[in-house]
Amino acid sequence: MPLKFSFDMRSASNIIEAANEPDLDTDPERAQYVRSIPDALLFNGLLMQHYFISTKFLSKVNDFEIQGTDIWLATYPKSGMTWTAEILSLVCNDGNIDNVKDVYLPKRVKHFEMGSPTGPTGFLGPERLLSTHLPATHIPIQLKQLKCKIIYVVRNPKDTCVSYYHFHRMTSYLGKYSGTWDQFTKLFLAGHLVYGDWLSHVEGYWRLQRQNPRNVLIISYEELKTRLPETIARVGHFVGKTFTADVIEKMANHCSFAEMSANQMVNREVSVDTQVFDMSETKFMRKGIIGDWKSMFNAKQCKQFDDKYNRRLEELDIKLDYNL
Ligand SMILES: Nc1ncnc2c1ncn2[C@@H]1O[C@H](COP(=O)(O)OS(=O)(=O)O)[C@@H](OP(=O)(O)O)[C@H]1O
Repeated sequence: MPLKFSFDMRSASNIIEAANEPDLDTDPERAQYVRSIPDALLFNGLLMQHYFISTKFLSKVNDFEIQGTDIWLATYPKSGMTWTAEILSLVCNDGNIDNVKDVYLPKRVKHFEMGSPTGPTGFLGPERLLSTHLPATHIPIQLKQLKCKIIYVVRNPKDTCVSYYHFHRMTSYLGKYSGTWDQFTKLFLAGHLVYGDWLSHVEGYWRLQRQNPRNVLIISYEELKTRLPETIARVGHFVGKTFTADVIEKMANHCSFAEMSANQMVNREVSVDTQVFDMSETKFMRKGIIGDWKSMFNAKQCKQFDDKYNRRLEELDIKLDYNL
């Protein structure tokens, strides 16, 4: 049964159907990719999937009112959003695992782009926890003005690309990608994938962090992986919470890959329809490692990524591990 989409473009002048973009056919590889995403849209030029996105809401993103107590989590796709959302939710529940363990993660941390035409509602805690993959250029104006705290998670681009490739293959709203890995790396490098260019995404939040370091925390997937207890403590400190070593250890254990992979509140295994996520291909909680890129990249692709990203990351003083 095909997935159903409904387009309502009447009030969405900043949104167009991506397949109708006038210049699309000047780049056949991009055109093929864009057309493989069911009803893909361009939101102020940003390519987005349309499955769980309300175009009515998207057209009013700038009007979304930020509350000073909001805590936002932003990442490029496949950079550790689920992981950090679980950590954040736990931290905001004072490390009390019983409070979170039976509540579906997307109910605790609301994905901004997902849901009703009025935007996310039904927050559980005193502070609203929200997540987004939107780049800093596309978030609500009051969020750009840093009226609340943002945690940004960055993952090395090679592992991000591998994870995104597998995610594309299993996900119907991303067209169950059937192109080659080499084509996918080219789309990633050119910034053509859904949610756009990886480096611009990182740079956008890096700039916000420079503007107001008190309200923007940047952490990396690799720090989570190699120093989970310390990184949980940093997240806690950032949102004004301190924990004993014992509580930190319990949180770290709850948020380990093994625990989260088996946790139905986060692993999407029963909560998401198999038509949407085909886990016979690959799991949502797939490998959870640093360095999986070595299983996919050839020397040429490796050089292309190094040439494109390394110097700029050095200039930004963003250090990412590529090996464990
Ligand atoms: N606890 C824990 N430990 C280590 N790794 C973890 C953990 N939780 C999620 N992951 C891995 O994060 C990748 C998914 O990233 P996102 O959650 O950002 O994906 S999404 O964009 O929100 O769909 C995806 O990475 P890959 O395994 O490389 O595909 C997940 O496996």
